Amino acid sequence: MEPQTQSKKSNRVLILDYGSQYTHLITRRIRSLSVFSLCINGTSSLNSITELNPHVIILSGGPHSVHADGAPCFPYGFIEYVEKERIHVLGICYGLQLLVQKLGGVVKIGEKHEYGRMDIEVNKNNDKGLFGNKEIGDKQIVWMSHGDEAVKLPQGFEVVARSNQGAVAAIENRERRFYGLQYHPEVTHSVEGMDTLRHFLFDICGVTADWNMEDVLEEEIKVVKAMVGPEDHVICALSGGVDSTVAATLVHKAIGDRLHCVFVDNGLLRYKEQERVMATFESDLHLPVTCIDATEEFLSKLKGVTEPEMKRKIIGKEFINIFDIFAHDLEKKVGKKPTYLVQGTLYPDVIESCPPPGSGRTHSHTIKSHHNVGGLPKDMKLKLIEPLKLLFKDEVRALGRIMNIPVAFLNRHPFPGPGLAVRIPGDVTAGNSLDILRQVDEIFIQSIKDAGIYDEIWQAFAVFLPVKTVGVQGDQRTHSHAVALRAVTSQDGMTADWYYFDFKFLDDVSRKICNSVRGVNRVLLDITSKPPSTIEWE
Ligand SMILES: Nc1ncnc2c1ncn2[C@@H]1O[C@H](COP(=O)(O)OP(=O)(O)OP(=O)(O)O)[C@@H](O)[C@H]1O
Ligand SMILES: O=c1[nH]c(=O)c2[nH+]cn([C@@H]3O[C@H](COP(=O)(O)O)[C@@H](O)[C@H]3O)c2[nH]1
Ligand SMILES: NC(=O)CC[C@H](N)C(=O)O
Ligand SMILES: [Mg+2]
Repeated sequence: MEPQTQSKKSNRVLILDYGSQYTHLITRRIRSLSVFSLCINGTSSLNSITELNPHVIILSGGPHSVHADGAPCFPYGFIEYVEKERIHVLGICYGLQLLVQKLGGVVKIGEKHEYGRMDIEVNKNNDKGLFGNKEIGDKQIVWMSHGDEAVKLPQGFEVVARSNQGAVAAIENRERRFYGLQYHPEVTHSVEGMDTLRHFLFDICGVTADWNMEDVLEEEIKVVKAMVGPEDHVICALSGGVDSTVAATLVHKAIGDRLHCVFVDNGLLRYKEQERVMATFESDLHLPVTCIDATEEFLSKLKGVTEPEMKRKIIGKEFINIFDIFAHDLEKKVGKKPTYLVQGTLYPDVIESCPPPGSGRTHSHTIKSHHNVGGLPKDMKLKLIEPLKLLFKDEVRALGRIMNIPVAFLNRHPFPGPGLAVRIPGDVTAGNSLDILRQVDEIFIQSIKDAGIYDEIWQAFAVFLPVKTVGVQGDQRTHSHAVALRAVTSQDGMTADWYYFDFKFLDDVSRKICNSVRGVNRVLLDITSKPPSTIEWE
C-alpha cells in the first residue's frame, strides 16, 4: 500500500505489526514527536516494505511465541535489505525475540514470566546506544508483557539493560544498527519510554522532526490533484461529522466546484440531525450539499434483521447504492460520470475493519465492519479518495483547524455512519424504538452541554434496550423499555474509559428522561471501558 499521506523519505518510520495490542500506540507516539510513521502487516512482502522507503523500521510486539508454528515473521531477504540500505531496526518485545532468533541467538520460554511494571537497570551505555543519554546503574520503571526470553544473543550483540529478575531487557548491535527492547516503551507506564524512543529516533537514527499538519495538507492536496483528471467530477459523502467535513474541505481546495457533496438521511439519524446538518453546511462551512432522503430504502432493508454484522453490511451497501444513484443524476447535469467518491475514513476505521492477517490481536477477527470500509460492497464502481486514511482523529481536528473550520464544529462528538442502528440491539424497525431513542439521546446530550462537560467527553449517546421492565409511573403500573446511557473518554476511539459523571447530574438526567419520554421507565449507565467492550453497542 502506497500511503496517500506522503512524507519525506528520510523521516519515515515504518512499523511492522505482529499483533500487539499496543502497535497503534507506537505509531501515535512517534507522530507526536513530529515524525511520520505508519504501520503495515509484519508479514508483508519485501516489495511492499521497500516501496515505502523507510528510514527506520520498528518490529512490534505480538502474542505469538517465535517457536510456534506459523509465528509471523518479516519476509525473506529483509535482513539483507535493511543492512544494505543502512536502515535502523528496533524490535520491541516479540520484535526483539524475532531479531534474536533470526540472527542466530536463542529464545526460550522464560522460567518466570514478566507481566506489568518492572524495574530495569542500565548496564552499558554509549552515545549511539539505546541508553546513551543515561548513566550506567540508572534504574527505570517499565511495562513488561512477555513469557519468552532471549537467553543467548546473536554474535555482535550486547545486553545493555536487565530486569530486576535478571532477564534481558534491552540489546543492541550498534555496528549493524539492530536494537531491541523487551519492554514496551510506547506504554505510558514505561516512565522513561518516550525519552528512549526520542533518543533512538533523533540521536541514533538521525531522524528530524519535520512532520506537521501544514505539510500533510499541502501533500494531500497534491495527491488529490494528481489522482483526479482535470475534467473529472467527484462526489463526497458528507455526514455532518468531523471527518467527512475535513475531507470535503480539503478536496474542495484541490478541485473546487468539481466536487459535489451528498448527505444521506438514512432514517437512522439523531433528533433533527438532517435540518441541523444542512443549516451548518450553508451558514458556517459554505459547502454546497445535496440532501437525499433515503429513510425508506434503509429501513425497509433492515426490517427484521438482528445480526450486528449483517446490519452493518446492509447499511454499507445501501450507502453505495444511494451514491451510485446520485452519481448517475449528476452525470445528466454535468455531462460526465463522476469516477471518485470521497469518504472521511480514518486510520482507526481501517485498523478495526481490516485486521492485518498474521497479527494475533486481530487474527482473522474483524471487530466490526465500519460501514465505510469493511461494509463496502465488493463490486462498487466508484473509486475511493480517502485523504484522512492514515490519520487519527486528533490529527484530523488539527488539519481542520488549519483550514479554518470552526472549532465548535471540529469538537463535535463522532457519530457513526450506521447511526442509531448500532445503538438499538436487534431489529431497528421494531415498535417505535428509533423515535424513543432520539428523544432520550437529545435529553442526554443537551444536559451534557448545559453542564459544560461536552468537550471533556469523547463521545456520549443513549442506547435503546429491547427489554421491557415493570415500573410505577403516576401510581400506575407500566411495562416499558429500559435505556442505557454511554459516555466515554478516549484519544482515538481505539481504547476508551467510561466517563465519571457526578451523581447529581445522573439523577437529573434519569428523572428528565422518565418524565418526558413515553415508553421508558428505567435508565441504566454503561460503565465498561474499551476493551473489553467497544464504544458502540453493535
Ligand atoms: N449520513 C451520511 N451521508 C453521507 N455520508 C456519510 C453519512 N454517514 C457517514 N458517511 C460517510 O462515512 C464516513 C465515515 O463516517 P464517520 O462517522 O466515521 O465520519 P464522519 O461522520 O465524517 O465524522 P465523525 O466520526 O466525526 O462522525 C464519513 O466520513 C462519510 O464519508
Ligand atoms: O463511521 C463509522 N462507521 C461505522 O461503521 C462505525 N462503527 C463505529 N464507529 C465509531 O468508531 C468509534 C469506535 O467505535 P467502536 O468502539 O464501537 O468500534 C466510535 O467513535 C464509533 O462511533 C463508526 N463510525
Ligand atoms: N508482548 C509480546 O510481544 C510478547 C511476545 C511473546 N509472545 C512472549 O510472551 O514473550
Ligand atoms: Mg459520523
